[in-house]
Amino acid sequence: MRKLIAGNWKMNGLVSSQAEIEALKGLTGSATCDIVVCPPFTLIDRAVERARDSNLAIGAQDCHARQSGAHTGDVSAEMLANIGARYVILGHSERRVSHGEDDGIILAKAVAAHRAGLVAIVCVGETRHERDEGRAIEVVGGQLRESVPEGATSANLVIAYEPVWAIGTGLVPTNEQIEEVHAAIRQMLKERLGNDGQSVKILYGGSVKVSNAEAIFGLRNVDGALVGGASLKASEFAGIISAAI
Ligand SMILES: O=C(CO)COP(=O)(O)O
Repeated sequence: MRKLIAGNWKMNGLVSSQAEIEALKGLTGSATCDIVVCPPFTLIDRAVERARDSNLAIGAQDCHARQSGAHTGDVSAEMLANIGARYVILGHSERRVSHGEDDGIILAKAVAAHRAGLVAIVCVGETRHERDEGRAIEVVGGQLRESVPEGATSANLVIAYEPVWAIGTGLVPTNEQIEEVHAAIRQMLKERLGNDGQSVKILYGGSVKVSNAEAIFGLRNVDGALVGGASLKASEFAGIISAAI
């Protein structure tokens, strides 16, 4: 399957950071994988302009479930699609924790993303405590069941497995642990979405770096990565992308 490498800039980036998109274009012109950059809302418009006529797609890090209305401070999926975003990250653990987002909210947002024609990158993953209790697959399975819309397809859904304890910590699960969870996610997607579940991309996220990318991309059922810190510098992100080719 063609790999997908997505960068989540989180709450980083000023107008001057457009230079990273420009540099990334130059560094990844011949890449044979799909590449997505998800800057903060404030930079999406500019990033879309910068990425025009390149193989970079631009995404957002969240959206509201409603199309419009009295929701101060929120941004709808339709607004994102309207300015040229093609992807939206949903259910990131940083939003689950700090904004109290539960699976029901994430499901509603994924439905909204699909209504607007966006690809939803739905994040799932267990905490350290849940892994230590041997419940990683059970937790991820529950999140998937509750937050993936019926009728989602490989054209509008990507799953990112991001163990909470691996995000920004430098800790990475063993290859066996990653393979085990990705295989379980693949099985659940097939059960839920039928044959098309076979083609939904499953990304790994959590402390992906140039030094570990190639080994992770070589694992079965790993179709790419969702990269945080290492996506902020074009040269570093391009190094990860080249490991996926
Ligand atoms: O949260 C992440 C991507 O969404 C992963 O972050 P890091 O790559 O910085 O660990």
